[in-house]
Amino acid sequence: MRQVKKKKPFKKIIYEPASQQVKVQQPKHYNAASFSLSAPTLAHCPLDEGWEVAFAGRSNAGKSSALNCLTSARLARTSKTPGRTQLINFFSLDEQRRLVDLPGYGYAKVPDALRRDWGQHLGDYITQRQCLRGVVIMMDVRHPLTDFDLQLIDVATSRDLPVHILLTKADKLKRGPAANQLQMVRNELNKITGNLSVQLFSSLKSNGTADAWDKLDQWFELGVYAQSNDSLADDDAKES
Ligand SMILES: Nc1nc2c(ncn2[C@@H]2O[C@H](COP(=O)(O)OP(=O)(O)OP(=O)(O)O)[C@@H](O)[C@H]2O)c(=O)[nH]1
Ligand SMILES: [Mg+2]
Repeated sequence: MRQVKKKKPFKKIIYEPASQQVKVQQPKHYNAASFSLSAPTLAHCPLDEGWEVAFAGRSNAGKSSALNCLTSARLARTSKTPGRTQLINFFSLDEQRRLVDLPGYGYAKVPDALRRDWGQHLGDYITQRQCLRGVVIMMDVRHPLTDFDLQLIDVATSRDLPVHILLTKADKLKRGPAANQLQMVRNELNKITGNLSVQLFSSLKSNGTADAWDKLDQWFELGVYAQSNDSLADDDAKES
């Protein structure tokens, strides 16, 4: 008897969701970022006017890479050697708004005196800078929430500054473990009082840029968050 050949089942093709296929277009204000100046201490920083968002985190966490990724430029120097960024670097988006690349903390091989100096400048900047609108803290997704990170969160939230965490180098983990790390950090943040948020991020793959831009837009009042009346001008008016 002739055997009936079984039909081969259709191979199921799973497509990535559209959001992951389409490259997110960069908002033009971040494209326009340009290097402004490097300051060794708070006293050397630009006038404390306008609005700033600072990028902070442990040495080698990927701060400079994230900044470059979000501005599509090679503005900040990146390096395999931890401790590369030793100055406070300012990048202007426009006349009033700046992104700030802070020196990394917690790098053991830096001489004690230098490390104390960095800690001091970083602390001075976060605690005293009036134009600071929010702090983006970069943490390697594989080793988040170190004591240094928690101290920084504490300093920022005690000034009522919002903190947004980028769990960097997310490309180093598979999707499941990365999601677990994200949930673990979320759970820990829920125990802390303050305006805190967290997301996965990869500079290498440009993943997470849309959410990060959205947060920056909120803090800078840009894009859909733009105020009809210019609140920067309002701030100036209040002071005078
Ligand atoms: N795989 C991967 N590597 C990354 C990513 N982001 C940064 N790196 C690498 O991590 C290393 C450190 O990156 P940087 O951006 O220089 O880190 P940093 O936090 O600015 O370091 P310091 O200025 O020394 O404090 C470099 O070798 C980067 O190429 C990422 O998203 N994925
Ligand atoms: Mg750096």
